[in-house]
Amino acid sequence: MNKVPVILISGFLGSGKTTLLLRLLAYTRQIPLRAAVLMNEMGEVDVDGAIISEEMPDVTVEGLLEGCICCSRKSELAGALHNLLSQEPDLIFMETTGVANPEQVLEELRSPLLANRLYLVHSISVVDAELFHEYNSRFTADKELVRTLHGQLRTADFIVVNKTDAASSREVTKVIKSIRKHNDTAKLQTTAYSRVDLEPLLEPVLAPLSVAPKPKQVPQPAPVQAQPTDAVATFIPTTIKEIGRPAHISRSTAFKVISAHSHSHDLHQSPSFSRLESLTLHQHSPQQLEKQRLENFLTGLGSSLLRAKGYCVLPEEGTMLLQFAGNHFEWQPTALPISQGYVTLIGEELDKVSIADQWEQCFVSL
Ligand SMILES: Nc1nc2c(ncn2[C@@H]2O[C@H](COP(=O)(O)OP(=O)(O)OP(=O)(O)O)[C@@H](O)[C@H]2O)c(=O)[nH]1
Repeated sequence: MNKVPVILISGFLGSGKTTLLLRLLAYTRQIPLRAAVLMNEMGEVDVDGAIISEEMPDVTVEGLLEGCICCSRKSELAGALHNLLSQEPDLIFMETTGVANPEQVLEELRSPLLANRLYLVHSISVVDAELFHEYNSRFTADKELVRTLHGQLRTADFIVVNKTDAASSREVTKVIKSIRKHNDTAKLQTTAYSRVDLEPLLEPVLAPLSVAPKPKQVPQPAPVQAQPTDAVATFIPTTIKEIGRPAHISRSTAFKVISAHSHSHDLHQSPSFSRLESLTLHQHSPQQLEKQRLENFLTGLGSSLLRAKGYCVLPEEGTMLLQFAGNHFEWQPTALPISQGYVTLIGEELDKVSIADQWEQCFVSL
């Protein structure tokens, strides 16, 4: 039986992993190769999986949610990969959560059960050039997280220094110098919006299949850009399954907190992070969410909030994909049939009571 190539994508929260994955999927679709995706999310809802379903509806996405495939979800990794293998893909992409340590994932891929069916082509690490040093100094006290951040660099054979548009060239040089202390052999490319040279990256996948590289002009997915506030979402009838509040979340539940500790299934497996937690806020119709109030609420959480993403149903704009990373907001219209919006927050020492209260304040009273 032919082994299926795997490309692992890791990197801290908001660094640009999904942006890179979308580019890789656009490239492989052109060849064409049948790609499948294992998406690991810290939150209870698969936001990144939904983004991929919208951009690449033909790609099979297997989601492992509410924990990391390096620790609390590790025991489910083999099963999820076997589900994907049953679809007979030419290539599997795995995107870890931003706080997953790829060292543990690679160890799992080397286990006989998986090593007989898969082989690793690349371990890619995406680094946020703007926030790399800030995160490193901020998390020095969190031993697990430091080990994870270093693991993301150590295991990579290809490092993408992304978000160079948001960092000075002096900062980018410093980031590269710091990266090289952990890994001085990986190929490294600096870029913005994860625009890396895809052809050499995929060459080891194409060569054994005797497939020619893609034509030079591949339509790349447009990077998500901030939308003007009067942007109107277009709704396209689609067969994509409805993505909204998961059935198991009751309407009265304002949110559910997920942390490494509460979800560690394997007590002998140390978590890849300790102080970070994730919670998902749900929008209950007919409440009307006000965009500006939501932005004020999220920025008001200050440095305790590291990342937010989700889909919001807005009274004027329609349904929008919200991305908040590195203090930057991006709103993008979506055609996904989202029935009820949700926003996943990932942060440190999140004050749940206050957050629940502030979330309620984001709605216009009817
Ligand atoms: N300014 C800027 N924004 C970027 C760049 N690359 C990605 N982004 C934006 O950063 C946000 C996060 O990007 P993602 O690709 O979702 O990052 P991720 O690593 O998958 O994030 P997690 O879901 O937290 O793991 C999105 O709003 C992107 O559009 C870049 O090079 N520059």
